[in-house]
Amino acid sequence: MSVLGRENNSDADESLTVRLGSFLARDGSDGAAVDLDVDSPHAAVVFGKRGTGKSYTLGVLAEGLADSRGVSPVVVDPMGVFGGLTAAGGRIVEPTVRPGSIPAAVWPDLVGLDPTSGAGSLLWRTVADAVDDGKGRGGKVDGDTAAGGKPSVPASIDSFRRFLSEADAPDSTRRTVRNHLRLAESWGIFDADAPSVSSFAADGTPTVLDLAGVPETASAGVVRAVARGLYDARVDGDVDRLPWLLVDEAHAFFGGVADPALRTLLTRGRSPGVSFVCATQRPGALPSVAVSQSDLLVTHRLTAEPDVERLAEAEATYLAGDLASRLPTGTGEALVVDDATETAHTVRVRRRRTPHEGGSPSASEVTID
Ligand SMILES: Nc1ncnc2c1ncn2[C@@H]1O[C@H](COP(=O)(O)OP(=O)(O)OP(=O)(O)O)[C@@H](O)[C@H]1O
Repeated sequence: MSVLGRENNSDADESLTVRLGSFLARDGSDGAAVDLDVDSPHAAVVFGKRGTGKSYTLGVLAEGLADSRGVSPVVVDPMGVFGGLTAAGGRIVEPTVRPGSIPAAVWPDLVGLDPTSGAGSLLWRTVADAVDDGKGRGGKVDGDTAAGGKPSVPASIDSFRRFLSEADAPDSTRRTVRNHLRLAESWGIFDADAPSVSSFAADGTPTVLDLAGVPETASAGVVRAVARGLYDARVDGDVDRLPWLLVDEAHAFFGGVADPALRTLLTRGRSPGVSFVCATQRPGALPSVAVSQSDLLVTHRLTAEPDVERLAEAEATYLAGDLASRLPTGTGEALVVDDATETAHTVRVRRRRTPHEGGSPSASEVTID
């Protein structure tokens, strides 16, 4: 058995590795088993064009993490395809976040207001005042109790409305803000009493954040709150386990309100112990930092030019030849580039032991009575 993601391959403790699959020989036969290290934190990317197996591979990783010691997998599931993880003890959550876990400065962008406009800056001020008021009365943004043990009074959309009605602003500006708050409320993701993000990492049970049907901007708000919340929880010493954030369709979350939190995980997440895995069929739509900061790259087949170009950025001095020419073509086959061992291998990803709910619908599979 080989372990990728760590320099020293000897005395591998199986509770601290995840079985990825097996080496794939040139003649298509399976070689030795390949595991990934989950003892240390990692940043990884999983690439592949549609249908090549990247969500499946993310599921393999989540299953393995569910069986590993000292870690907590959290899966961002925009398409609702990770429900099968309940068979590995996973919990499926329709995520809610505390309104105060999104910084006041981000609220205008979140609801589609220009932060420099009258309405945008009024919303910014309103949220800042409501959150400050909550803290003054014992509220803590993402914890359960405030310092001193006072019960928390987390900010709510209602408290934003209260501060809005007292703000010194023209009625028309106030009305615009009120309409945008109503939009945010309609997403159904905000709840002043939402469980703290650190609760997702309290045990080893995989948490699947089911975002199917949630609008993209709202999903980005959730991803921001969760990414930042897991990072802060480790920095503040609120969780013992090492969280692993696995994000499917990750291209959808860069460039929007989740972007700064995801970049923080990529560049600084490993130091407090947060691992981050981005899966996407559009590597070209990820920022370069996603590839340059990743120490593990798992790539299924890619063909589009911008995606293959992003791959070229991962070409390290220890790799001979270009990566694109080494990509395997079969479903579930991947090239794994590992910084720790400075190697690249072709791997056949193992079968899942829990059901995979992705894949394209096919008319030929319909049973007709
Ligand atoms: N390692 C594997 N072993 C066996 N079958 C696999 C493996 N990986 C993928 N498959 C098969 O290929 C199908 C497509 O995989 P998957 O849903 O992961 O594609 P995808 O690359 O995530 O595509 P999409 O972009 O549409 O989500 C799966 O439903 C499964 O049947």
